[in-house]
Amino acid sequence: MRIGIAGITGRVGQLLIEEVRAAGATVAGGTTRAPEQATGLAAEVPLFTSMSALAEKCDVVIDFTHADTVVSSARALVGTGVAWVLGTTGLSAAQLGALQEASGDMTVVHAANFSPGVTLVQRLARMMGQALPAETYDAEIVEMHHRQKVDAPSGTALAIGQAVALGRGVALEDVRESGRDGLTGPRQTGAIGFAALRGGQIVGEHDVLFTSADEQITLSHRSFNRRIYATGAVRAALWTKGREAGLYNMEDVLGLPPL
Ligand SMILES: NC(=O)C1=CN([C@@H]2O[C@H](COP(=O)(O)OP(=O)(O)OC[C@H]3O[C@@H](n4cnc5c(N)ncnc54)[C@H](OP(=O)(O)O)[C@@H]3O)[C@@H](O)[C@H]2O)C=CC1
Ligand SMILES: O=C(O)C1=N[C@H](C(=O)O)C[C@H](O)C1
Repeated sequence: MRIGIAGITGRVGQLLIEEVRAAGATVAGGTTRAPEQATGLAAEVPLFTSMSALAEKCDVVIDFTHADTVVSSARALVGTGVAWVLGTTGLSAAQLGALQEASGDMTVVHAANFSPGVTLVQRLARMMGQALPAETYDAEIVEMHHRQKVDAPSGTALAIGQAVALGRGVALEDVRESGRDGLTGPRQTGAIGFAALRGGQIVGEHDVLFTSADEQITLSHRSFNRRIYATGAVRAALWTKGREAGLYNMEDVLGLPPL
């Protein structure tokens, strides 16, 4: 399989080069906005400045870049027959809409977190949302990441929040409470709260807390190394082979039974 890497100079992009090769696939090339600054890399893999040029060389693109690229990448990939494994977070409603539309014509795997462990945390969070009444159990999600991260709350925190909301049969937008500050008033019953911490080089930490007057249950996940994202994304890329058009997630890739 020929795999292209969008964002090949990035923190995850660089690990993807190693993990694609370790999986026995070929790195068909990568995108960067500044190939002249990546001369070492250019000696190793073909570099392109556009998604269209990369798409001509591969069967699947793994994309860890920036939310601003999503709409143009969707346009570039539709109709090419290339599958898209997208890890980028911080997508707006319009960008998510472009992804959804593109998936009518192509195979897309989108996950805010390609770690199998986080995928299971999402599943457990949904089950807890279903089992623990919102009137009694306050759900709060706390995440911490490195100082370079540009979006908050993290895509993973939002995906976990979506899972809790799904379990509770509510829309996350209707119950989300982010970044409390000042005279906020008491906590709203049924709210799903988010707190985002930033510092140093923390790879990724997520805690989901369900707290009642009588007990507290916490689900905790710690990523020790970004490689877990790269291996998960490569696994998703290999899984796309022969898959029909549609929007898939990491639960599909892991083959978890539907809830
Ligand atoms: N789903 C998952 O499992 C994970 C998702 N992520 C997400 O993946 C994305 C990338 O993360 P990470 O590798 O840490 O980020 P980096 O900033 O290290 O890498 C992103 C790369 O994207 C390229 N890029 C292309 N367009 C833009 C743009 N408009 N603005 C900024 N950069 C751009 C840059 O390369 P150049 O300058 O060469 O063009 C950059 O090197 C983030 O959204 C992050 O949240 C991160 C880890 C795991
Ligand atoms: O930017 C990161 O680093 C990460 N981003 C993803 C997110 O926003 O959830 C996944 C992981 O937490 C690391």
